Amino acid sequence: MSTETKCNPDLVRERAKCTFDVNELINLFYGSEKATKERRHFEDAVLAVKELKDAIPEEYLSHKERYENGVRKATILRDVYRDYKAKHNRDPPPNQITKAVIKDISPFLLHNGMFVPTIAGQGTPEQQAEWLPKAESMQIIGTYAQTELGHGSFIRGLETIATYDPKTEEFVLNNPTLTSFKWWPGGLGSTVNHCVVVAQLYINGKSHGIHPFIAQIRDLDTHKPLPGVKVGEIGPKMGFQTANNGFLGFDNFRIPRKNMLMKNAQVLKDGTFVKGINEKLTYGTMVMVRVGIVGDCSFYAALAATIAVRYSAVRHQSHIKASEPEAQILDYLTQQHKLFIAVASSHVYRNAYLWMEKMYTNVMKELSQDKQDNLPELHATACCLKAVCSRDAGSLVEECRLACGGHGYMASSNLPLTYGVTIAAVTYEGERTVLLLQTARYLMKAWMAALKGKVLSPSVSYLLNSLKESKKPWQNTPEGIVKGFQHVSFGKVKAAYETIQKYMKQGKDYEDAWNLASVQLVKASEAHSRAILCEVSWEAVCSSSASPNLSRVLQQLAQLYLTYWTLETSGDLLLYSNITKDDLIILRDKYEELLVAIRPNAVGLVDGFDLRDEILNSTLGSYDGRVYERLMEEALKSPLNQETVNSSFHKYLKPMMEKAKL
Ligand SMILES: CCCCCCCCCCCCCCCCCCCCCCC/C=C/C(=O)SCCNC(=O)CCNC(=O)[C@H](O)C(C)(C)COP(=O)(O)OP(=O)(O)OC[C@H]1O[C@@H](n2cnc3c(N)ncnc32)[C@H](O)[C@@H]1OP(=O)(O)O
Ligand SMILES: Cc1cc2nc3c(=O)[nH]c(=O)nc-3n(C[C@H](O)[C@H](O)[C@H](O)COP(=O)(O)OP(=O)(O)OC[C@H]3O[C@@H](n4cnc5c(N)ncnc54)[C@H](O)[C@@H]3O)c2cc1C
Repeated sequence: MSTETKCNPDLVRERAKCTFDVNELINLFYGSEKATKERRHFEDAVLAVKELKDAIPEEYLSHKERYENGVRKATILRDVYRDYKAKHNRDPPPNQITKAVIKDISPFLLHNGMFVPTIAGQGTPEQQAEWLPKAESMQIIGTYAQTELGHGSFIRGLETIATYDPKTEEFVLNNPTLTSFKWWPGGLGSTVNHCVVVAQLYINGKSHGIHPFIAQIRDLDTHKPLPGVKVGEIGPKMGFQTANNGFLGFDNFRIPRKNMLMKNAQVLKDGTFVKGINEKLTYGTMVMVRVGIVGDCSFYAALAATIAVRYSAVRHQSHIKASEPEAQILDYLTQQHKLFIAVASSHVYRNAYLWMEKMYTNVMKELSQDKQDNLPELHATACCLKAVCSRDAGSLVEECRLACGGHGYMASSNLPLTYGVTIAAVTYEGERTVLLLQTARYLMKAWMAALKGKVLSPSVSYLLNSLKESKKPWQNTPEGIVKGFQHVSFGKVKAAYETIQKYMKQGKDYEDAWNLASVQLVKASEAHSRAILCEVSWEAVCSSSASPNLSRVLQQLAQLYLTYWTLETSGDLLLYSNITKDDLIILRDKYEELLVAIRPNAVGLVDGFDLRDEILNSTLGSYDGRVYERLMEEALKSPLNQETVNSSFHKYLKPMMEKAKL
């Protein structure tokens, strides 16, 4: 980090006010002092590579140049990872330094994030032995090609066909329609030479559902598409410009039988189909990534909050009191209301991620022992937390951007790009509504089990408790609020269930009744997620090993999250819990007190995310607060500022002005 001496004096004052040890927070957030050291050490190693620095901001590059620069940097970054592993005999620690290098999304994201994990999770030991060393060492580059032009959410409806030919022991891949073309996979456009293709398996004319296959699509030497492969890039998007998303179609393209990933289901040489123990295990990579996205949401909220809080400490505008100098905008309570929830939410998502990571690891261990009992709970929880955290994180980033006024609209603030990238997670890896409806299926089952008095899985056991105990008087404590959110979820689950029953009594079949109740079902899932987020984050704060000074501030943040959402969803609480109008007034006052209490620590709290200037990549958010200098420095990099008079003056403006004289 830069030294205090060069800092904007407002930030120096803010840091002097902080009531806790920022380093303690950093170590707690990232796990330990050792983890912080290792992460910083690795970040240093990456940032020391001169070739990774961009000469001009990426926004000035063409679409093609931007991609090529992305690939260039991704390959250098990959060498740094390899060298670290060779030297330390382990992978680099979790870090976000890719953001400092690629800025947008790496064309290798899908290789590392889904291609390799799918081989590891869906391949037999022999298949892993064949593909993993090549993929991990980047001898081959891959992606995860599932979504098609016509189908993304409903994957059973995918149209890519893999027909088994027992004579040659091969699968024949075909995309018979335009809508069957793969569309979206990252890296597919011009980067990868392999992919996991999710296709409908046909043997002797019989369909056996969707399965993953490995297909080599480009020649390893020339990089030309292999015969029978039509592949390309899908064009500019809201973000993800360097992710190199692509399309792909096959025309009678043959792959060997061993290229079907057969850890779950198998196709024997003679064409016998051997079903897996659970066909949904084929969806395993998506579950893992959904868990990871909750962690990503923590990062994006932290990044936007760091930029906006530091900027708000430096920015002065208007007066709170006419007799005083212009106020730091961070002193306006409305600004604190916009920003502190982003700081608090980042901690909530982080704790939820750690909690989900544990659940994921346990279930994976159980699955390796053929125990599947807890898979539905994992799937349901990953779906709803991914859905709710990504939408909330997107809104928080946008709120942080808006909170920076006009400068937040500048690309150089890095907030527009961050919004584009964050909001994408609402759609990818399972569209929000679709995933919330998956959780709703689970909640309806849990509800029916609760009605029968059966024991429920831990994450939904509150439904049974709420059913058994009559509603107790509302308590304005964090524990009371957590209970309140559980009552809301309970009430919404019950109401959605009863709505389905009502429609069925009117003669509708279950599917139609489900559709008619689906707005309520989605809201029930959201309420369930909120109850989990509140409970998990409050428990994490209460059981943390933080010193009293830090603990006090972390509790304030967690309470801010609870109170914010109580006030945001007060209508639901009034409907489904015993909260009263008076309680809400007390909580409104409490919320304002929390904003005021957190205010002196605001800068310390975002410093506690330990995001370097290179990761923030923002004129508004750097550690030293030299906002105006940086805005001007960046503006001067515009190609339009490299010449005094642009040629368009002579070509268009002057002729226009002269014509106007006639
Ligand atoms: C070494 C060990 C270390 C361990 C450490 C542990 C770490 C863990 C954490 C890991 C973090 C890692 C970080 C990774 C992050 C990296 C990020 C990089 C990648 C970023 C990617 C960005 C690019 C985007 C890529 C994509 O978008 S890929 C395409 C994604 N597509 C989708 O998500 C499609 C969405 N649709 C679906 O999933 C399905 O169609 C559906 C679930 C909506 C419906 O499926 P289907 O129709 O088949 O099912 P039904 O509705 O009929 O339901 C039937 C029953 O099946 C259950 N079900 C469904 N899915 C699953 C599942 N996945 N698992 C289990 N069960 C499932 C339903 O619940 C139904 O059950 P029921 O009948 O009992 O009700
Ligand atoms: C940036 C980005 C990167 C991506 N990367 C990849 C990748 O690498 N590999 C890959 O395979 N895919 C990738 N995808 C595709 C992504 O997984 C899909 O876009 C996503 O799963 C949503 O599917 P869809 O586009 O078909 O949306 P749709 O399902 O068409 O959704 C459109 C609307 O229909 C609604 N809807 C659909 N079904 C239902 C239902 N059953 N009930 C109620 N409402 C419904 C949705 O709620 C939504 O409002 C990527 C997408 C993006 C945006």
